[in-house]
Amino acid sequence: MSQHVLDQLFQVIEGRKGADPDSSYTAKLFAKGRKKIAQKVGEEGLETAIAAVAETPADITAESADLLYHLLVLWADAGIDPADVWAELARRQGISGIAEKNSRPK
Ligand SMILES: N=c1c2ncn([C@@H]3O[C@H](COP(=O)(O)OP(=O)(O)OP(=O)(O)O)[C@@H](O)[C@H]3O)c2ncn1[C@@H]1O[C@H](COP(=O)(O)O)[C@@H](O)[C@H]1O
Repeated sequence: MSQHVLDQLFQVIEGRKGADPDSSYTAKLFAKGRKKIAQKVGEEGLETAIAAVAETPADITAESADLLYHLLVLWADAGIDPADVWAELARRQGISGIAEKNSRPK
């Protein structure tokens, strides 16, 4: 099976660790550190939400791509393997979000 675009992008992002911040935006984010990366994830999430209520489908698509890119940078910085996120999503398949919430300890 061909590799998912998010896995391909994650490899590119990993390869930017230690690269020149003047020629790579990803390297610039790594150089600025976790707080800056987390801030960008928050900003892009908010921009996606705003696009969802006030902008066009093309804007939602573009903001979603920005959000996913910055989330992958966050995972790379935090040592999170995307495969673990995919596995967690797969584990949840078939479990209703409402049933899961109701099963939590009160
Ligand atoms: N997918 C992306 C991607 N999406 C968004 N961005 C960048 O994210 C930035 C977001 O813009 P903003 O205005 O919010 O941020 P900013 O004003 O530049 O930053 P701050 O002032 O907030 O620090 C822009 O510079 C975009 O170009 C991305 N930069 C890189 N990629 C991918 O990462 C690969 C490697 O990129 P480099 O590391 O730059 O070589 C690229 O080939 C792409 O595949």
